[in-house]
Amino acid sequence: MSEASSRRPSPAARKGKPYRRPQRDPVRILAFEALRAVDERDAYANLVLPGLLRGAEAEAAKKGQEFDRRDAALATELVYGTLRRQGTYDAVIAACVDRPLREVDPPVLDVLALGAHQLLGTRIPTHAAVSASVELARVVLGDGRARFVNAVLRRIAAQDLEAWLDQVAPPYDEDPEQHLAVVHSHPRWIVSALWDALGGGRAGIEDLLEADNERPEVTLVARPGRSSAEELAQSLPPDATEPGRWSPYAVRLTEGGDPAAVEAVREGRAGVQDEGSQLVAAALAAAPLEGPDGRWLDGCAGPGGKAALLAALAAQRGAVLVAAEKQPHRARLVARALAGNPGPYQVVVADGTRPVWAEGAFDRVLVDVPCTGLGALRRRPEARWRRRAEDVAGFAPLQRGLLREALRAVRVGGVVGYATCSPHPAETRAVVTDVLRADGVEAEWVDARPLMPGVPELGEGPDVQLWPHVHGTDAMYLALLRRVG
Ligand SMILES: C[S@@+](CC[C@H](N)C(=O)[O-])C[C@H]1O[C@@H](n2cnc3c(N)ncnc32)[C@H](O)[C@@H]1O
Repeated sequence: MSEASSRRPSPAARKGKPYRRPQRDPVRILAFEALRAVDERDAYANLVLPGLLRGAEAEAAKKGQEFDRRDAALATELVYGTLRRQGTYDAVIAACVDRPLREVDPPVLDVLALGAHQLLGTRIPTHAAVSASVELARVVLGDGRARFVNAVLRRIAAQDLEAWLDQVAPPYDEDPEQHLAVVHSHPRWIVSALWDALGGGRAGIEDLLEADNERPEVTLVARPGRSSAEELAQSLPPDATEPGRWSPYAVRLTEGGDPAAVEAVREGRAGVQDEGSQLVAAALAAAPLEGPDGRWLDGCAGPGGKAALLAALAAQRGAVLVAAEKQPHRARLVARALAGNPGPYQVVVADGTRPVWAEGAFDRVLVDVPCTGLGALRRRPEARWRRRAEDVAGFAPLQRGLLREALRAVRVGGVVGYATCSPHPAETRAVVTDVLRADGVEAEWVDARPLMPGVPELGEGPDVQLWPHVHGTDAMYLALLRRVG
């Protein structure tokens, strides 16, 4: 089907069928605008959506109409679902057009992908999915290209997702990675890297890839000394929360909802934080230590989630937390996250690879280093399509530099936590073993597994790797090291 042929007037138009204005559906228009922002301006869906939703509400109110919670939920699901499943939908769309996808205009592709998601990834009835997409195309692309959209979507609607996957994905036995890439909508290099990190057979990697395609629960952290998980849960409707699976500070918002509406979150006594991140901060704080324990450092603190939990735990022991962050605007976020902490803390704008602090100045140090984020793909639906395999090597010198300086910053006998939200072996254990092997301060591994009590399947140690499909957390990695010389 070519776009050009679809520009010919339809027989009805030639006979003079009266023109009908396209129907403006604010939900689909909003979803389209979000996809364009992600595509054109490299926007993050989770940052761009709230503004668009507020705009749609205001627009509806001006017209005396309502853009309600259900509209917002549908728009959000259309955007997130389309972005997550983009790899699968692109393969299906490619089978329905007569040219390479790179030659189809990006706005047309966005409308097609939104339509494909409604047809193959939601319970929206076929006729409604097609007609809503065609009306959207009429509004945002014009009548000519709307006819092209109509023809392509009708082809897509001819089969269900399973039949399409049989057609467009290579058989597993012939090419397992490409099969999984198409079926579970991940770039092939990410399938390969995650599989290397996870090990095992087909079932595990399929579960992991599917977990990346699910909407993560919103989890709150009750900052110790300022609130507790029980108090937080009691402040919310009884059926809206579940206790954390692993962290004693966690409360899961089972109904979703807006965390900013929670009073304790507004007051900074609680925050939004994945349980994996809570476990990492708590494990560093719990690592056994002999001698003084009064000075803690978070060397990569922005935006401040782990720093806020560490500062609260430090306050309970009369310790001070120094939270360092290279980017001034992110340091401001750290300052906001720490405001109201009951104990002493300091936020500094500093480059952790060129420290402004003296060697051996701290008893505990966390470096939660910049990384590819392959462990948090659930949260950033567009991230998997933006990352490149080369990015892994790009982070390597910084990750090594930050760990090296963290080991210098801690006193002999003190503990360093090296964390990433990526399970990629080149960002996790390879960094630690390289730094330990190089000349510099001497350090030994501390077994991190007993410091996450009750959490199963943490690996063979001494480091730990969490997994979305096993633990319901981001795929956080933690290595604990004690400086010995
Ligand atoms: C993975 S994030 C840390 C997340 C944080 N620990 C939390 O839980 O909210 C890494 C942070 O390190 C910062 N960063 C990057 N290079 C740095 C450097 N050389 N020194 C200090 N911070 C750096 C980034 O700006 C980013 O805010």
